[in-house]
Amino acid sequence: MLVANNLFKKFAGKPALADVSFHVRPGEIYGLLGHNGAGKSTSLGIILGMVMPDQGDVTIGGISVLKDRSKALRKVGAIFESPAFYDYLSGWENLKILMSYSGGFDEKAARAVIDRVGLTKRVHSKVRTYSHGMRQRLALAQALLPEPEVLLLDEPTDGLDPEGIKWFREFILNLRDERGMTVLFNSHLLGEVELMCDRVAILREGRRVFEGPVQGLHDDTPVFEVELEPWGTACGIIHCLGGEILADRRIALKPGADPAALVEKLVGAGVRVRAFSPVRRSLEDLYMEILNGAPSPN
Ligand SMILES: Nc1ncnc2c1ncn2[C@@H]1O[C@H](COP(=O)(O)OP(=O)(O)OP(=O)(O)O)[C@@H](O)[C@H]1O
Repeated sequence: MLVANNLFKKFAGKPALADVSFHVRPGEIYGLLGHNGAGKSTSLGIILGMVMPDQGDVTIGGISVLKDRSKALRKVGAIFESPAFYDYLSGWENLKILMSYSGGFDEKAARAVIDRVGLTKRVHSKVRTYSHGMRQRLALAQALLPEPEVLLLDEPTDGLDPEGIKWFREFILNLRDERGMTVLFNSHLLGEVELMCDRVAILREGRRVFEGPVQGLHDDTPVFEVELEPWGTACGIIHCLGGEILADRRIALKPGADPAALVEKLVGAGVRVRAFSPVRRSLEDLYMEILNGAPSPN
């Protein structure tokens, strides 16, 4: 549905993106992750035709954003950076004005979308009286009004309270499940990304250092919390079998390795196995491992 191909971008001679590619499948929720300055917003800016890449291209539904921006973006709704509204007008008036820029205002469709985002009661209040969460819902209504197939969201839950974050997550999951919406978003809230995303890409210093399914990440490298004595003997055996010693008495086995075989070897070598339990690593653990473990790309 959305393909970013070999994107390069420099700002004042400094690379912001260097050969970044990723693809988002139809009906998928895809997360773009990375530390501050990794290149996430630059990528979204290029996808939206607001930032011109030095090299590379983005296609949406097979149409090139560089060659035919308006056609490519016809299927796209977006919340990019802090959405700007006229504070002295109501939410309703804002939507009317904003939609008139892009093909006209459909009152019935607007009412339906406002209802869906839960703004009906306050839609005629001035936007300056809105909380941050309500502004975000208005932005979502604006993004959804053109009935997009793809939704691009730049830090959508930034500044929302826990209730707002939960509402947002359920709303987006619902859009995917009921309407087959394709969603690409960037976020620093890894717990949320883990709950929402099918796949993620991790950017580091302008390069993609990881792309993969969120679920698959957990299964790739089995991690166990252990209590083994003597520890030195146990570490030697774990290393011999290609395992890795992590912090906090955790070990990682090679993908596909059989933990029972390791326990058998440990016991055979006289190691007392007091604890050996699988740990489900969070996306945050994996994110830190990938970013701390990846050699600097530059
Ligand atoms: N308009 C610009 N002019 C100059 N440099 C820019 C511009 N936009 C981005 N950059 C630089 O490009 C790099 C990537 O920035 P970008 O905003 O894409 O990162 P990000 O991953 O979105 O970061 P954050 O999580 O802080 O939003 C940074 O070094 C940033 O300073």
